[in-house]
Amino acid sequence: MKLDKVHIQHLRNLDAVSLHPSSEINIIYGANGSGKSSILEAIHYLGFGRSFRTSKHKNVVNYDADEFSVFCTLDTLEQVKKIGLQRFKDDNVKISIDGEHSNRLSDLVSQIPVQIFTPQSSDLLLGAPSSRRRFLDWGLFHVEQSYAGLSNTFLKILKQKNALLRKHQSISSGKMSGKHNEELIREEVYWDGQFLHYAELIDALREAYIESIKPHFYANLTQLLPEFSPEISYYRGWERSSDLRSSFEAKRVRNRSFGYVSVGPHKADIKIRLKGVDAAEVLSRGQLRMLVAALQLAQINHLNEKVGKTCVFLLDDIGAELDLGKREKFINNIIANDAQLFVTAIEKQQIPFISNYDNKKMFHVEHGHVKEEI
Ligand SMILES: Nc1ncnc2c1ncn2[C@@H]1O[C@H](COP(=O)(O)OP(=O)(O)OP(=O)(O)O)[C@@H](O)[C@H]1O
Repeated sequence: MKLDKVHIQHLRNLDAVSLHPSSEINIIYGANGSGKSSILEAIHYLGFGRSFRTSKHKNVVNYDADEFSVFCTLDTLEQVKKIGLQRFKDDNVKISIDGEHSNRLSDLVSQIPVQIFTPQSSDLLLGAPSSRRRFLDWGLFHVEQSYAGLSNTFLKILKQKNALLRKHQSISSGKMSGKHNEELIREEVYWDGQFLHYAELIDALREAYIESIKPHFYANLTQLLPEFSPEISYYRGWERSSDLRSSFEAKRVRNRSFGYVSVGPHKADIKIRLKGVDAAEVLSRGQLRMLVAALQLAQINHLNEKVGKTCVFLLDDIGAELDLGKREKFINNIIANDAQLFVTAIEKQQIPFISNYDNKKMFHVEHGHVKEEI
């Protein structure tokens, strides 16, 4: 799966940029503020329908424009697809896939598996569990056809459950009459059954997924962080010693008083420990970034092995906190998985080993203009 042509318009300082990238390595270099990360941001929009820098799409639109657009030609080996996205300042979105128009981001996000690694990537381990659940979901979404549907259904059920629990709260606090209690309990029995059913399906897939990426993760660590042997484990969102139904029952009174479900896959997490201690507590920022790199590479190793898919890998600011040896190992691993790499750097000298690769292109960015180096 390779991006063959990319056209970007009115995205930040990129007015009208056309790239014909290499199927292997693309180096995008230029001074601070020239627009390098904005090129990655544009490709990120094709993979996720959103930016990796802001949740406010309107700030990504060029100051003087009402919309930005990103179009690409995607070569999937079986077919060539034309994919495009337009984002408007009023928050509207238009997707087009081979001439078919839609405004549903879900139509877009299954098309191109995109991974991104930035100087902030250590946040995956330092931040809230929700970012690690997103990591899990990305992996499953691209390898298990049923996962996106299961996960959407589960989220709808969770919303219903929480709404019912808030009604219980209102009854207990006297804001709502207790005469609805019986009806509420009948509804609750139905939604509890649905919740448990979908929760267990999602949990089984997530547990199996972590088991599948584990060997890749450990193998990548021997290259990227050989001095440590961290252990990765999956926390399903309820106590290990108990099944979900029992945990759920044990928390029923608490859930009613708090107005939300406190156990289940929406509380899942990935734990990485060194001699029993959370890795985020002991490793340096650079070491944490290597840990994240090993995890992301494990995802693309697995994606390739399980469903034969390759991904587009965005590597922003390669010079930040990665020593030369690590840069080379990281890039070698990405390329070994047949991913298409887009890497940004202030100067191309930050990637001196690039001469080892034949299939590469260099793009120089200056004030939002991009020139391919011949
Ligand atoms: N909505 C916008 N409209 C126009 N220009 C913008 C907008 N948002 C940001 N910019 C400018 O566009 C440029 C985008 O820079 P970008 O972050 O892509 O640079 P970069 O080359 O990656 O820089 P660095 O090396 O410092 O990370 C900056 O000069 C920024 O001030």
